[in-house]
Amino acid sequence: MKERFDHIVVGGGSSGSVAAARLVNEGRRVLLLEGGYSHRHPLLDMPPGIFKMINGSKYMRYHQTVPQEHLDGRVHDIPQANVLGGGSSVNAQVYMRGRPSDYDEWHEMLHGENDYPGWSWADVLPHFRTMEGNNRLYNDLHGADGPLLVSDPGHINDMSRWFVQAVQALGEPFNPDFNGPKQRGVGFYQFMNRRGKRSSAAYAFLAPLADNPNLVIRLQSRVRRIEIENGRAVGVTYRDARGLDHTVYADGEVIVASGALVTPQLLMLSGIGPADQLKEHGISCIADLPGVGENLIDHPEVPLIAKANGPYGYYRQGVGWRMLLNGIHFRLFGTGPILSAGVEAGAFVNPTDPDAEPTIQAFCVPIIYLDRDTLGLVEDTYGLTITTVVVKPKSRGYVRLRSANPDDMPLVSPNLLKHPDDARAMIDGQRYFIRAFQTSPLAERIERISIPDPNDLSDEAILKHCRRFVKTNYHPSGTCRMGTASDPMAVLDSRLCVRGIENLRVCDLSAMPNINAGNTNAPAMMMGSRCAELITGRPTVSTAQFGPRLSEQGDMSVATIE
Ligand SMILES: Cc1cc2nc3c(=O)[nH]c(=O)nc-3n(C[C@H](O)[C@H](O)[C@H](O)COP(=O)(O)OP(=O)(O)OC[C@H]3O[C@@H](n4cnc5c(N)ncnc54)[C@H](O)[C@@H]3O)c2cc1C
Repeated sequence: MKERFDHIVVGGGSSGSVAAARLVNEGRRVLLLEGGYSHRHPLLDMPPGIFKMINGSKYMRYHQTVPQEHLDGRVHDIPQANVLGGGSSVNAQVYMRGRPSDYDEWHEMLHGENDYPGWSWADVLPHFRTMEGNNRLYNDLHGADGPLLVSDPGHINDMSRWFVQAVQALGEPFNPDFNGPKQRGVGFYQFMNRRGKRSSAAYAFLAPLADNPNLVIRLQSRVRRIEIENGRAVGVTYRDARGLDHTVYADGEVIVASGALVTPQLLMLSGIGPADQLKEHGISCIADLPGVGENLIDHPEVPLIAKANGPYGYYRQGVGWRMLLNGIHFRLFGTGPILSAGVEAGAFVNPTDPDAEPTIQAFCVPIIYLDRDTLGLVEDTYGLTITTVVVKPKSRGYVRLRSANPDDMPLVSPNLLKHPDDARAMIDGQRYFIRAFQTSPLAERIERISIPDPNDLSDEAILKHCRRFVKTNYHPSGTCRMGTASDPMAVLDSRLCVRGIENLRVCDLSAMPNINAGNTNAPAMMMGSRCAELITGRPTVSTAQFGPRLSEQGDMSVATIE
């Protein structure tokens, strides 16, 4: 007998989990298929765990870019989540929405034939606010009762404080709330956790539904194809952990939320995408949508690294006896470095026109952050990394099929910094934050700047450094973007529906017409919520629409996993 649900959600990440939870709270029976593993692991729960995973873990899938010609052929990794909760289970937990103009821009871009696309800041704010359980801020912009627990950093390293003071000395205002009325300034981020425990989409939105039989979650269930009959999505085929294939059916809509690198691949494998590319791989085309996989947008980040002149920062706090001590300290007092995701402070600045909207976001990481690019080049010792990120990049890349085999990762080309305006903004951002290292009270703690070479800060030298070290800020987006009916590259309409196919929506970051200025997890959750709102037709007015809130101390299991 055919197994049927009201809805099938493909991908239990930040957006998919929220969409599923809201639909279940509206009485729908939902199957959530997640390709990755359970989110229940101590390393995922605690904030610094990300550093143990970023370079190799089963909870991540590591996409590799195709050689990037404009970066002298460099190949870099783009890690993506492989776990229930998606990015929200593995990310650095920084809580950021971007700025109102990001969403007003979408609303404008989507006008066309639509009277009211419904993506302005006024439209999306209720989603952010009702979801949010902030423990400091409560006002027109912030909610205090929502299931997503948002808090100030549980621990602040002195390096982070000196960074915040140095940037103030450079003329930037202290900003107590980057999600407040103004984005500009320097300050401490807020995080999606509470008392050292991650508030992922799995914990915040799925766990409270543990006893609700309308939510069925299957892990290690990787969807290989969307089943389409007579132009209508009717179900999906997935492969389980034993390697067996199953086809399941939806009476209502199928919602794809596999992330911006996999969602376009899945559409193409199902016959939705550029006809010529599908033909090349022997896939018959059901809907010729040339925009599928195009318009890949990501935030480029480039590190600045300095060696400290004393034992400052988090160097070696996560290994050996210090790790043990930190663990005991946390158990006994509930405080200490274990409460830090390794980044506490940051800034949004416009180096060339301070009063205009910020062009650069900075993260202050109180260690010398060594990855595949910097390992062996920079001394492994006490120090500080500042990464600069272009918040509104103009570069665009693509995701294409490597083959017609769903087990193959897609070809990914993000083209970071390819657009000259992005390169210009990054050079200005790097030069600005080099000055932070040279400004009191940070300057007194710095022995020397390791990269880039502080003795040659010409545009050419900084650009060379940027090309050598640029990598993803982990925010791939835009690969199945919404657009107007007259836009040939639009994949979705402004209601997140796939053009030319009935019963099929996409609600992850692929749908973004342009990237928001800042981190992308809260926006992904907003999109999942907006998707459920569009399906049910029930406006977002109350925290209760996200279901019961999990006790902050309680059991955080997800019981309905099969
Ligand atoms: C290392 C890292 C650090 C980050 N730090 C931050 C941060 O501090 N703050 C912030 O706001 N954002 C951060 N982000 C970004 C943010 O987490 C993501 O943008 C967000 O989670 C994207 O949500 P999504 O729903 O679009 O995709 P995802 O959350 O990635 O969800 C996609 C889900 O689909 C699953 N899946 C994939 N293919 C299939 C398939 N074929 N079948 C079934 N399931 C499938 C995946 O396993 C995953 O669970 C970070 C991301 C990473 C990776």
